[in-house]
Amino acid sequence: MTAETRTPRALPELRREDRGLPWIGNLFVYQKDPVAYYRRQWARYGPVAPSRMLGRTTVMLLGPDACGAALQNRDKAFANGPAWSELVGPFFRRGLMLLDFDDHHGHRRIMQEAFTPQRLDGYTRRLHPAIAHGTADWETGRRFPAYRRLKQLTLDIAADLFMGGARDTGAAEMARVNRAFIACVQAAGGMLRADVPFTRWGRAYRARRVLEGFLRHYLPAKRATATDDIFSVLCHIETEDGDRFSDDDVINHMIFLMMAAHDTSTITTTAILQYLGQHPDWQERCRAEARALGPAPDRAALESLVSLDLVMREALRLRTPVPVLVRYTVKDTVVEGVRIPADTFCSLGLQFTHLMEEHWTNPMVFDPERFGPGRREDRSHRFAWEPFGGGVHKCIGLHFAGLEVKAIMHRLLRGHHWNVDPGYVPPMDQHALPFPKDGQPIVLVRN
Ligand code: HEM
Repeated sequence: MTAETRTPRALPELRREDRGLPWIGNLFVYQKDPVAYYRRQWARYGPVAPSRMLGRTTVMLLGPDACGAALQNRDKAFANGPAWSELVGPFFRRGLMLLDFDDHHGHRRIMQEAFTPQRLDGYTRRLHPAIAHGTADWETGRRFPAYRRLKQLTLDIAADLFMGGARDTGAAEMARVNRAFIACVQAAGGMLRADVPFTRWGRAYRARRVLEGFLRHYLPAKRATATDDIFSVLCHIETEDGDRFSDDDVINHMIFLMMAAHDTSTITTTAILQYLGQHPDWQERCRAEARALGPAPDRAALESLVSLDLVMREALRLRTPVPVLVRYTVKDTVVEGVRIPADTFCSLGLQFTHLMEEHWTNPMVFDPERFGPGRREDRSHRFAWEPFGGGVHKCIGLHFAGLEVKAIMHRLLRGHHWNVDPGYVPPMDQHALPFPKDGQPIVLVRN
């Protein structure tokens, strides 16, 4: 008898000692150490584990089989919109990730046109001057705040590649826009989910208005002239059937895209800086490859940086920028033999899978070679390594992300050396996407 033909089991009952605080449930336990929490739930309940957060029972899908089932979503039981909206909905409304089924398919077909190989070539050409400009005034020293500077750099890159340069916007206004993005992303960790002043959600409501005003100001110019920044591309792309984005679609997708591109790439480059700073042998290996290329390599050349690619994969495994995905069941479904009723909020533990001993040798150790041709540990299971998700919602910007991260690292490797105390463990803020609360200081030296 296969798992599918067996009578499904009911979701395990949450033990009394696992219920957490009244109403808050296990939110603080999760935020303190998500992986420890996932490991405990896995050990006690298996791949489909109950949890309690913010007044209701949720389901944690743990391990590549359970996560893979939700990502593949064969019976169309898992929806994105109602789940992500609970966390960031009002601020990223109608972003691609929050759309579902036919609606999502229609928008994704149009947006795909913004990520063709030809478009990626164009974005790569813009990346190098934007990175050169954004790093020109980087100070060196013993406590260079890597995370903060990289966050500013990816925002500067976004202003150029996404906006085509926000020419009418001064530095103070751009800083306000940066704060607005942060406020929207930070809303995910808010407990009071309403437009109330001085709360995370209250700040995010105001921030959304700042972002809309900023983008609407530039919209007519972008519609008028086709250029190779993403804002203009979104205004002009159309499918073979002539489907195009409306003005509102462009604004909604831009806000989501800039957020999706900005924080995830920052987290990845920050993690790479940490690991290369702690592993000088890998730093030298990556530097040798970067030096073998010219100062502004094209897409194919960036993609040929083999060692950097292994390091990037390992960083995405160890510090998964989106550690958890969320889904909402729109009908009853069965995962790993366990029945999940309709209207259940589910979380998919991507970071947990990336650290499972069942799939990775010494999972907590930095070992990029595990992705090399001789080992390919990521192939231990189809869903063993999924930092970009899977199924129809798989990250549409994953190739762009790889290019951006590699272009930044290519420049830093050629122009700088750095080191990080081998014993340094960044104190992580896990309220929304994970980031080092101390700004991740490194010792940075110009070559
Ligand atoms: C290292 C960098 C990145 C990581 C780790 C990452 C991760 C992810 C993940 C896990 C998802 C799936 C969400 C879900 O299934 O609910 C996703 C979706 C998405 N990402 Fe990324 N992302 C990255 C960079 C980017 C960049 C640079 C862009 C845009 C230029 C982007 C745009 C998107 C969009 C639009 C979606 C929604 C796709 C859909 O629902 O069809 N991401 N990303």
